[in-house]
Amino acid sequence: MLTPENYQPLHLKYRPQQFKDLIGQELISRALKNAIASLKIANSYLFTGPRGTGKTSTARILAKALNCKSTPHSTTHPCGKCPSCQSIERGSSINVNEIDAASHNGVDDARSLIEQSHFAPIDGRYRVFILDECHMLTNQSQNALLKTIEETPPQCVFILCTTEPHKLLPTISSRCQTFNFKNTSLKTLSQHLTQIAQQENINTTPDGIKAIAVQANGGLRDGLQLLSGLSLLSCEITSDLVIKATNGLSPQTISQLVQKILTGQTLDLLIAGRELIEEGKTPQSILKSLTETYRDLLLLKSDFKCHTLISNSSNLTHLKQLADSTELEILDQGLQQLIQSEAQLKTNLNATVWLEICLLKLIPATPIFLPPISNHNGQRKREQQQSEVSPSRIWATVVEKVNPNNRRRLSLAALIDISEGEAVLKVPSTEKRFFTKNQEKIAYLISNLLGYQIQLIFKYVH
Ligand SMILES: Nc1ncnc2c1ncn2[C@@H]1O[C@H](COP(=O)(O)OP(=O)(O)OP(=O)(O)O)[C@@H](O)[C@H]1O
Ligand SMILES: [Zn+2]
Repeated sequence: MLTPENYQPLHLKYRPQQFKDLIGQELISRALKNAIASLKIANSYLFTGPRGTGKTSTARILAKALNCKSTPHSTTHPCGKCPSCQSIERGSSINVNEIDAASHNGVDDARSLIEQSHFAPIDGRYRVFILDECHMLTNQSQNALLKTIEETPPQCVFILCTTEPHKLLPTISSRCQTFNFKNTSLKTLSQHLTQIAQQENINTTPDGIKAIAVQANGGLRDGLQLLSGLSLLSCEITSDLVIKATNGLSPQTISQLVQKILTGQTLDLLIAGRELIEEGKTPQSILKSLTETYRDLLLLKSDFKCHTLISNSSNLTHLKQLADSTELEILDQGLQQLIQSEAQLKTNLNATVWLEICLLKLIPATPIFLPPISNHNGQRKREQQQSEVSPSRIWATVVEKVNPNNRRRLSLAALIDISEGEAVLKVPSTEKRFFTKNQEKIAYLISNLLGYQIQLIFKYVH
């Protein structure tokens, strides 16, 4: 029966207990098992890699494997039941010390560690020191540990774990046998989450699982924690629910935003950006979703077969239309811009303004033209553009027409309000009324107003 005492969140309940349970780290498992089987145990190991990919779990499995009492020697299959395995799992083993290097980072802590490492294991085979977050050790304490790590006392193994190996002194890393843990693929992560959801009777849709996996960004712990939290809502876990719970952007919202960027609807774009911020979305999450969508567009543009790889497949038709209408170069530059902006946003105090600047920078010099969408009968959903525009509000991009091969977008898109018999051009600096609904005539009048010949590209009839 479930009681408050025995409740465990999923990421702890499903901590790998054996090398075979480690997901996505097959080469590391194989290397460590071979090392145990051939008694080639290194003095010190360095486990590096993104958070929640199995470094600490592997360190514990290795510690159990070295000390398991179910066999006379170290084993590649620790039993998990003997007193040694169980005490290691509980964190109460005398022979295995798990140390949080972030809070024990001083030189005195290092000296105490060196002292302890000289004691022989008690009723076991190896003394194992697991140093989590080892990059937090001060330089002085890293220097103090150098000699011990290189030549550990007999039957003593150091396992250093870190997400930030570049912060370690090179003299430390070069003295350890290093294993790089990698992020788990979207597919593997989805499979693992599906399996656990089934075991736990959690009601999920395949899209919901995929959305969790996307959020987890390759980290198994993050994926399981999110699944754990969402299961408490006691309803079907769909992608919409995941998006809502993580304050993310729905696929429709984000592809509409991208459409506004690519078609150069500056004003609409800025308004949409502001609305998202007002709804509580962070500039970081908006940029992250935009980056993912640009990546999806690039994949679709390269080869439609890639649609199985895209992170956001629920509105594939719209994305495909955007990809088809946009030059590869525009998408490529946009992605570069987004990556740069994501990095700059971290150091910028006024993130909202920075987001707006980034959105503006993303607008291509020549915005794309989207043909009207066909409905399922193959008929045009929207009316073909006619010379006379119907009374409505339309967006138009003003394109300077120097010569047919040399067009460039003027500074900002224009909003034209067409109502009974008149059109009002609204660009940020000016508002002008025209008493006509004829497209060519409006273009001619705006040309006169601006002082050079332009062409209007009418885009959306709302
Ligand atoms: N490779 C993996 N296979 C199966 N489960 C995993 C794996 N990696 C992480 N997990 C899940 O995530 C939880 C946390 O993993 P672990 O503490 O080993 O990650 P870590 O890499 O040490 O993370 P951190 O760098 O944040 O300390 C595990 O209990 C398990 O549920
Ligand atoms: Zn055991």
